[in-house]
Amino acid sequence: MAGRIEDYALIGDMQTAALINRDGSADWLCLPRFDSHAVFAGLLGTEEHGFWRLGPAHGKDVAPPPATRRRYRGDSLILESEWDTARGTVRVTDFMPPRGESSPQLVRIVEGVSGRVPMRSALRMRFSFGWVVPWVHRVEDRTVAVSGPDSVWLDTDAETYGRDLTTYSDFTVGPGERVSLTISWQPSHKEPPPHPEPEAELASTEAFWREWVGHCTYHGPYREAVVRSLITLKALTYAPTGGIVAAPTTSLPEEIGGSRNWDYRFTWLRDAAITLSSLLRTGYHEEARAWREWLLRAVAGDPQNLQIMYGIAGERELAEAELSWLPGYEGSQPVRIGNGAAGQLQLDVYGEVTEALHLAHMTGLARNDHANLLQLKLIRYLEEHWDEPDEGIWEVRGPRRQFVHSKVMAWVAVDRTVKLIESGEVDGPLERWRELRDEIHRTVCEHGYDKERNTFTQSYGSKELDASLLLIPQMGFLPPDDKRVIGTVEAIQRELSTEDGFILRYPTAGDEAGVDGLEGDEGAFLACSFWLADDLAMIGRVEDARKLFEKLLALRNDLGLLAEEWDPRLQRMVGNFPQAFSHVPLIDTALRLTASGAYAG
Ligand SMILES: OC[C@H]1O[C@H](O[C@H]2O[C@H](CO)[C@@H](O)[C@H](O)[C@H]2O)[C@H](O)[C@@H](O)[C@@H]1O
Repeated sequence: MAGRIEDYALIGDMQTAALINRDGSADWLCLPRFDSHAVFAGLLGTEEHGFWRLGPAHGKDVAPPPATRRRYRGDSLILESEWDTARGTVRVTDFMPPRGESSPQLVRIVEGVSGRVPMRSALRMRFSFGWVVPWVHRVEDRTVAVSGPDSVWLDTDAETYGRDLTTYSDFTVGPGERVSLTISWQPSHKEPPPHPEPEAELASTEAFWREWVGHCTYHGPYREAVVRSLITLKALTYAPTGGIVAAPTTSLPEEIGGSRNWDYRFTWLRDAAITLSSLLRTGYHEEARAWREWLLRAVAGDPQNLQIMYGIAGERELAEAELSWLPGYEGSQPVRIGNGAAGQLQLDVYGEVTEALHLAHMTGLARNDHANLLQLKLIRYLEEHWDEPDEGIWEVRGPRRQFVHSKVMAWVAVDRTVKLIESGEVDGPLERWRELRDEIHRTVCEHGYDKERNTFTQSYGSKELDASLLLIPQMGFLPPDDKRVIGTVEAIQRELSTEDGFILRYPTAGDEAGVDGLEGDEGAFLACSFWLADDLAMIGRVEDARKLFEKLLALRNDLGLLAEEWDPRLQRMVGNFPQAFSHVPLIDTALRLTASGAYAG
């Protein structure tokens, strides 16, 4: 059975990722890319849908024991799980070596620590998200599972045997003894992948992460949380192209048992742009440069038809479908692949992309003529369309509206481009765009602000609030001491807080379809809760900001990972996991609080 979302650890090779449960079961793995079909989809179903459990042997009807403790090895993505058993202590080290063109591998090394511990590996591969039972057979000393275009090869120095359409290994380890098990993916029409070298790959994987983390320029009091978030963001970056996935999972529900289940294994311009901003602020220019190249390729030639998200290599076709054979995470149906939001109009992305390009320049990444040209083209589009209703930052599936946040971000796009022209780097209609900037500002303040309640509202003339309005001072639309900003922060804190002080992104309507066009409710949105901490710091309530931030840090699982949302009623994480859109604001708030000197000790 799948664990709680927070029970999972992330390992990955920057092309795909696996989730490992506390009991040593890999319950999620797509091969060879983040957005490929899963070979282990037990996370969204049952053991019948694929898993690989490795841990101390246990009785047939006994639940596999959870690891006694686990951690990442230093600042890396190498997971170490240890079990103290009646027979002794054993450690399993799980990792995926960073790769270039070579085969993706999941490596598991078992090491006896004390006593003699009987171990069991149970490997059940099911291709096409748990739908297809592969043809499993031996090729010399290797076991291979083949299904259509895919083959996965198991290499191990332990004996293997097949039973119940599962490949098992039973072995015992004593102190210092090491047994490795590796699976490698290869297109099924090609020669077998090379034999793995687990110990050498362990050493090079560790060296890779040590070197990468060594570039981090943040040395403040929240370093542990910031570095873990940075490693997580790096793990969500598809190295061959620079595309960044919003999360490595699909359909982890925003409400347990509900239908708010979406596929996040794509590159959203919004999520990627803010990720880039965090990376730039912490010294990671290479990733920023790679993403800018990705953007230029994805949008190439056709910025009028900008999509709000693309595949990790820039693909446009992300048709949404439901996988009827998967029961879903704790019964949360449907399980979806692809994402219909790809066809939406979300005007805010123009602002986020422009802000990211602006920040790249401000933090020393050399300007790029193509990027400048792209920025001008985006504003030309926005000039004609900024006053149209859209689906907004939350990708609502109800009717389009005049979302205030979308207009604020349209203002950001024009403002940063005016600054670019003012810098003399490019030519453009400076006066016309200055006027456009002022017109957007005036319109928002006139139609998006409720004088009686002293708060900005979700859309023009509405009474609803929306946590995206917390970005108004952060984007420089109004200064933090403006009474309308302070009123908005206070109204959001009053009306969108959960009982434990975290923030909903907007009110949902239970059994009715609310503004988002969906039935059901959802948890507190972690990004919005970090934004509140930011705003509290900006309006001078620094101590409140610090307390909220540290409460948010305490929500992270034992490995420092966050999902998209937190269910305050069930006191557990919900939504896709781990989620870039949560880890980015964590970093941003840590930097802001550090700069303000607001930390205990
Ligand atoms: O709430 C409905 C929408 O939920 C998803 O969108 C959310 O995730 C995106 C990726 O992190 C984020 O950019 C967006 O702001 C969030 O609302 C889902 O992808 C949509 O299809 C769905 O309509």
